[in-house]
Amino acid sequence: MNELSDPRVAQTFRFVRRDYADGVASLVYAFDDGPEMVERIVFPDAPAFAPERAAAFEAALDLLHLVAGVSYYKAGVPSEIRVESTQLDAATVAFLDALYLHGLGEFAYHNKLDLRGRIRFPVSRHSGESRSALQQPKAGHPAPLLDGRKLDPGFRRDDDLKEWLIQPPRTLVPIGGGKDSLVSVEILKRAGEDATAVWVGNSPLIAACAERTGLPMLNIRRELSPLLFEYNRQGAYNGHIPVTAINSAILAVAAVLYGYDAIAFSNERSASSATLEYDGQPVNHQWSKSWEFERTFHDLLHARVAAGLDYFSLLRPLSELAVAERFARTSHYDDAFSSCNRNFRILGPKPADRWCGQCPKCHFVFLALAPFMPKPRLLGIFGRNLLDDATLAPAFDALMEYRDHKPFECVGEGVESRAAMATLATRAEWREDALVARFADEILPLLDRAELDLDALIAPAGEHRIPGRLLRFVDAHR
Ligand SMILES: CC(=O)N[C@H]1[C@@H](OP(=O)(O)OP(=O)(O)OC[C@H]2O[C@@H](n3ccc(=O)[nH]c3=O)[C@H](O)[C@@H]2O)O[C@H](CO)[C@@H](O)[C@@H]1O[C@H](C)C(=O)N[C@@H](C)C(=O)N[C@@H](CCC(=O)O)C(=O)O
Ligand SMILES: Nc1ncnc2c1ncn2[C@@H]1O[C@H](COP(=O)(O)OP(=O)(O)OP(=O)(O)O)[C@@H](O)[C@H]1O
Repeated sequence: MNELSDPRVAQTFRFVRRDYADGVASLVYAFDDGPEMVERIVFPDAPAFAPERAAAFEAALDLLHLVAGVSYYKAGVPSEIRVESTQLDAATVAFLDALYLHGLGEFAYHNKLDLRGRIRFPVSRHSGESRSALQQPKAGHPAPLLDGRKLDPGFRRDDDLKEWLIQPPRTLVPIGGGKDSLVSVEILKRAGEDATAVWVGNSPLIAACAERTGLPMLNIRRELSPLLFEYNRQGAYNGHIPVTAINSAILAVAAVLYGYDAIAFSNERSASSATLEYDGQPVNHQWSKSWEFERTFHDLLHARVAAGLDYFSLLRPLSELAVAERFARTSHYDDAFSSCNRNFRILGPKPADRWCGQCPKCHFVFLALAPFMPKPRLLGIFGRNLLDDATLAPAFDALMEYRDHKPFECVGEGVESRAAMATLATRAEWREDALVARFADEILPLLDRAELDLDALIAPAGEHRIPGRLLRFVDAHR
């Protein structure tokens, strides 16, 4: 391939257009007048949707185009963002500004970039608003709140809703291959919900988990633009992106297309905690799994796509430890699941075993499950005892936020790791293992014992958007 111009010197990132035909959505972007980068999302056996869903579908497709652009924008982070494909009102702009700023927080930290004030989506002139509307909400609009701002009722899409809502509710449950979504699946099954296991991408591991659920399945394919990988090879900016936001927007399109009216993610309470603070800003690896994202995306879907298209996380009131405790209640998925993200690479090597045993996610999940399942079962899942490997001391220290910050991974809060370790230190089967013994000698004496109460940490708490019909199944005891 010829040398491409460096996106890091581009002036403008352009949302060129988005199309949909025969089950394939094409999302087109470019830097300045450079080559078009086209991402394709393939919806299998896509039905021809009813005319009353057309407006909702177009709105969902616009939102997907805007959200998925974050993968491409990050390659250059130009100072101007131009949206040629649709009109933007102030509330959508506020959502996108926040998504790109916080969702690229870890990326900015690693690349030593300050994106504050740089990410400015343009408010379209036709909306009659300006960016000043972001600071000064219009009074008197009884629409849902979005991050402190009111939505313009002119954009609401609840007119056609009653036409296409299906009773009883049909729910998409996204599957990630790890424990969290499988806990949600079991909750939905107990509740008798009409649910479909859905996943994005071509991971055989996720496919195996989806099959194990016994639910109907839907696999949506995603093809990133090969030009992005070429830009990466030639030294473009690269780093973490808010992938849950992209999956959420893909599933919103799928829900409208296939006639579902709820999307039940599996993001836990702990995902809202920052990984670290830098230059006065919280940086959260899991920002698009946070409550802030869930709330604003939910409100935007209601206002712009369809007022009855529900988006929520079934596990929002639960800590990581609470999810682990629920996962341990059944061994149904033990030989299928993995939370190790190295399995889910598009490019690059995958681990020989489902659990690489070397990454923070493997370490954290081992520690989080240990208090809740018999030791032989856990060692059977991982094929080894990670808590008896003294070379892993720095890795577990970081999980406990002892002399280090939490790793940039989907792991629980430091207090959860400390509490899990403190619990193991009281158990005969664990307390002689190298890292548990070291914890008891060196770290435990420094801790406030009151914060280590496992029961308190697994009690549901905090805000959520779980529908009433499902709530009691989330909270249910064994
Ligand atoms: C699997 C994984 O963890 N990948 C991260 C890794 O990417 P890597 O280069 O090792 O391999 P690939 O995943 O094959 O990606 C190749 C390049 O493609 C770009 N890219 C990929 C997907 C996408 O949606 N957009 C993209 O731009 C990217 O430039 C890659 O270089 O390191 C990357 C850099 O830090 C990460 O961006 C890759 O993360 C994936 C997007 C990913 O799916 N990660 C999830 C496992 C993940 O991190 N989930 C978080 C949730 C975060 C959230 O807020 O939603 C979590 O579970 O905590
Ligand atoms: N490829 C995917 N397609 C659809 N949804 C996904 C995909 N990957 C992750 N998700 C969803 O995103 C959310 C966050 O993913 P996460 O990796 O935390 O969950 P998980 O894989 O279920 O569990 P674990 O935390 O043990 O890895 C979950 O709701 C998960 O189902």
